[in-house]
Amino acid sequence: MTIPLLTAPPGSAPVLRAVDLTRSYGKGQARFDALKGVTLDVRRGESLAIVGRSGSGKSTLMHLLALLDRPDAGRIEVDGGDVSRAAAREINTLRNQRFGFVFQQFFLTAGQTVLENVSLPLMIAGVPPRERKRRALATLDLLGLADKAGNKATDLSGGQKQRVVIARALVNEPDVIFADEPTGNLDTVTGHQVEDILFGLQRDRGITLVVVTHDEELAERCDRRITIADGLLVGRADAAPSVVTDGADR
Ligand SMILES: Nc1ncnc2c1ncn2[C@@H]1O[C@H](COP(=O)(O)OP(=O)(O)OP(=O)(O)O)[C@@H](O)[C@H]1O
Repeated sequence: MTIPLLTAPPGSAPVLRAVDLTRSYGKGQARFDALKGVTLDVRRGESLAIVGRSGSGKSTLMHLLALLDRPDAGRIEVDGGDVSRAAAREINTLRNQRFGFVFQQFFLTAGQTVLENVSLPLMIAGVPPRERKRRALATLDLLGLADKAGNKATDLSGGQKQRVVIARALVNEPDVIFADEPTGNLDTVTGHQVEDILFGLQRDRGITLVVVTHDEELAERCDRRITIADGLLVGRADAAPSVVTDGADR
């Protein structure tokens, strides 16, 4: 299906652009300004770490970039196309076709099998059952989980669950994977395996990775990092040498 929102040919614009995003929660005296004007490009094929203290606004920013939430002001562009005023239906289609999600809490559906969980994005996209099964099994195979296809999603180890989540994120062949503390619930060894899978997907398939993390080692592995503090972008750095600018290009 063609997405009418995409106005620029792929490659000519950053895959994602955020311009002066603001987002507050609550009203009146209870209002909290979680993002106070963040401008940022996500380059096609890069891995970008979003770091900062707890409560600084990282997840809020990621949710806006991933079109899971709308900003109060500012805009998001996908491939140069402004999606700010797009209808919810268009946004849902765009998200389903272009983005995959890997969250710390897994968000697997407990009563369903591994295969059903991985098939979900394909079901949403309207892929017919037989094709759904074929693609879901192929993706599980890629992640070494083909033999677990019939298991209940809850009957797995933490590392296996996160691999199922990655399979679900991958099954629609997304351009961007958003990962929010993807290794937060895993032991160190399993966490490294999951990281290796994610960076392998970036390297081998050109998938853009946007990673929210407190894990310094994981952030170090990314091509670039941005730091959020009190709802503002305060620094950004490329992997090496580690030079931090003071929000100069905001
Ligand atoms: N639904 C909400 N209602 C009210 N306040 C919220 C809501 N969601 C987030 N906040 C507040 O907005 C601020 C930013 O939250 P956010 O989840 O983006 O932070 P974070 O940097 O991802 O934190 P953490 O690292 O702890 O996950 C926090 O102070 C948080 O309490």
